[in-house]
Amino acid sequence: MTGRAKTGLIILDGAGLAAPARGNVVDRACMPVLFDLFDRYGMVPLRASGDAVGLFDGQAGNSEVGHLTLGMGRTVVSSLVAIDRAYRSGTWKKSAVWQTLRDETAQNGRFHILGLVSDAGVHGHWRTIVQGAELAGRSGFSTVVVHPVLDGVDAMRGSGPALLDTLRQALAARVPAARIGVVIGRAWFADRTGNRALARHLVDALLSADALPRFDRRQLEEFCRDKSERDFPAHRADADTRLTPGEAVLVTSHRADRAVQTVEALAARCRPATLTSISEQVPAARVFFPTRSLSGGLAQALQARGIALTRIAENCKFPHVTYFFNGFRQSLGERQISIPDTPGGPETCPRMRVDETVDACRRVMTSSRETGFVVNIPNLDQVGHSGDVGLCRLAAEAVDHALSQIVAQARETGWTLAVTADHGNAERLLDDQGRGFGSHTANPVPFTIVTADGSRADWALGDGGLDNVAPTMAALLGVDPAGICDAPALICRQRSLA
Ligand SMILES: O=C(O)[C@@H](CO)OP(=O)(O)O
Ligand SMILES: [Mn+2]
Repeated sequence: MTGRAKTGLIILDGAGLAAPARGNVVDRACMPVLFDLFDRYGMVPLRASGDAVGLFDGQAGNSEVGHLTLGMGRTVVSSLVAIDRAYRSGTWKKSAVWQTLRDETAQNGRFHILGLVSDAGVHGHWRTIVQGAELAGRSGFSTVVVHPVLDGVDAMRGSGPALLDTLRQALAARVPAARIGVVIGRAWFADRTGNRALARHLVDALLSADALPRFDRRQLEEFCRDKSERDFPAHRADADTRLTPGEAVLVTSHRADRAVQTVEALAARCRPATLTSISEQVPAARVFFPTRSLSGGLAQALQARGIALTRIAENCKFPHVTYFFNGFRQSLGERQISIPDTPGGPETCPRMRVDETVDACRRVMTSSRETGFVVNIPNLDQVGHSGDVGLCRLAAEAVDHALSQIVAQARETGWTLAVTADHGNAERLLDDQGRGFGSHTANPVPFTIVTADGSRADWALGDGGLDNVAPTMAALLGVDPAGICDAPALICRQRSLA
């Protein structure tokens, strides 16, 4: 490879590729700067879903596996797939954690499961709840109480009542003794803005379930007519299902970033168990599948050569460019710039904190000490979850303008930029019936390289998936990718860099 170019990796979160349509804001009209870059420098679509990122075949991508694959330069089996395999092979059943939970549980105590009833598998899956309930029954708990958390973000908005039916039917068939306890929207379960009162409210609801209003499926359906089930307040389904502090409770999130507050609020009142490592407040003896830091990958290989990639993201995507990108390591010693969340949430301000993000990129590119950076621009995904085309248009325009500012700075200070995304979202904001669709997609994502001097690229870009981005970054930074990743770089017929 040729000499080292200072290089930034720009991850346009949720920017998938799809044919022009009313519900697609990742298009030339909303994002002329991005599409001009594609015209000038070439663009290849990258696989970013299903088995290309370690998920089930055909499963829509998400930011955890997207950033993990981008950073590691290889496909890593996702936690959800690993848990499903462990259930099928019997290793989950054999886990010593069951015995720990039995020993810790008060006599005649019950087993509770709190988890997202989703069919998207981004943070949780209804199947995992059923599997956990079945194994709890088999490991000697005579009563299992399931507390379903309604999704409406990753799962199609409004699908909550039908997903609850699916859960009930599967439990009736496989765990007849299971009961349904508190039904509540994910707004209280999955906050990651630091509003701990939400999780405390959820835990209070579990501990005092008998005092909650009765759950009524028709009322939930009614609620979903004009709101997302994400915001459905706590109700109690079956009688006598409240959690008492001496009882076992398993939280069935497989991803670390959104369940932390809930797990920690539970840990303050009882002894929760988790599937993966979510909080240090849960000892290893109560974690079924402890998360192991991965070796290798782009950042670690660069670190060994004295190169660090500065990370920049708004708080909502900060674990993505650090913990996930680094293969489940909070830090590899790099500089990390975290930008506070937008007050009021992305839907009240589709620009989010993009100006601060651009400023951070500028500071990096004007510093003589910096060699590379990774930035996440979250708007297309975070606003994309609303399924609101008008709002997403504003988000797309803000992202496109930010891109023009970052490219201008890169040109001025001689930086090369690789631009891609982690998964699709904003390219499909309406479903086939024209209803708002706020979920991730299985579509490919774009990849392009913007040269430092603005000259047309004298290489071609090959086909690939997100795993090919790390070796490409290595090549741009002047490091032989062969020793870093199995996947090849996307640059073909390279003659010179920058
Ligand atoms: O916001 C999140 O946590 C998920 C959606 O639930 O999105 P992403 O995978 O893009 O972070
Ligand atoms: Mn998302």
